[in-house]
Amino acid sequence: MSDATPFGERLDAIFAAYGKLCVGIDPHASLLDQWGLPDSAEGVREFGLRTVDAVAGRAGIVKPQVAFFERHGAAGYVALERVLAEARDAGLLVIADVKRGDIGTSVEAYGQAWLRPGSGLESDAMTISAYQGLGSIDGVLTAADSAGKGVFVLAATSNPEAAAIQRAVLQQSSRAGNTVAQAITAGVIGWNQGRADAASRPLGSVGVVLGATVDLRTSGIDLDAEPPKPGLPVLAPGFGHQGAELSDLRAIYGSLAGGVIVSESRSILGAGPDGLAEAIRRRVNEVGAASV
Ligand SMILES: O=c1ccn([C@@H]2O[C@H](COP(=O)(O)O)[C@@H](O)[C@H]2O)c(=O)[nH]1
Repeated sequence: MSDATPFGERLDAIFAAYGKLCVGIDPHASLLDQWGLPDSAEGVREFGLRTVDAVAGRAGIVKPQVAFFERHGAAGYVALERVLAEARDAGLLVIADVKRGDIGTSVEAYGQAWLRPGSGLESDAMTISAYQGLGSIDGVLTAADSAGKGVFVLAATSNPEAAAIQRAVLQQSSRAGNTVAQAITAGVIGWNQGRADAASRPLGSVGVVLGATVDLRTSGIDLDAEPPKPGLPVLAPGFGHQGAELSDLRAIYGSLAGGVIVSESRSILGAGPDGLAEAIRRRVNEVGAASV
């Protein structure tokens, strides 16, 4: 499958081949120490490469947390470029967790950094924030779609302090009365449905971040409606270290469960370095049993 194939189709193929586990690449200082690696650019590069090696052939998706590479400045970015390239060469789908957002022209430049084919930081998808309005991300969504790339828009994030803002109710716009999280989710579903060949796509190329620790109904997300067509990719952090249980996956996500990508970092990386491959193998099976 070529890189220009829509991201949603590539994600669907990965789901079929490897299931729905995404392994986060988060080289926390404590994990580097546990793995016997220095807290330096070399350390995060080695951590990332060993993780890629353990994931390849066992699971299909990785999510490097860019903050942990950025801690090491320019050398950290060089390390990250190497990890991204090795992951993509190994056939893994790479979601860069960068959470960028700004006025439209600037967010488009972020899109060029992370999603433009040939860029040093090229990834398959990136996370972005629509805090400056859904219109501010239009340009990056269009550019991503033409390059076969994906975008995940923060909607209801897994951290408890997010609810006060993300459950706030809109006063203006065509979505007045919706919560922020609901309006973003509806906007993304609508964007996917507006693509020319939307009806024939299994999954849209734009998804949302809906944390597994969140009561999504209280956030205004409709979990009882028919699943959208194309399906909505849902990047779901919050399982594992943050406390959400895989056995609750269907209850947490309701009719959106089919598009859920279970993203875990510390709960898996903590088994490394020696037990990492086995931890991934085991979690892939557990996610498979819990998913729809
Ligand atoms: O709502 C969100 C969005 C992103 N994250 C990121 O996911 C991982 C979670 O790591 P764990 O070790 O599995 O808790 C981390 O990189 C976060 O920045 C999130 O947690 N919640």
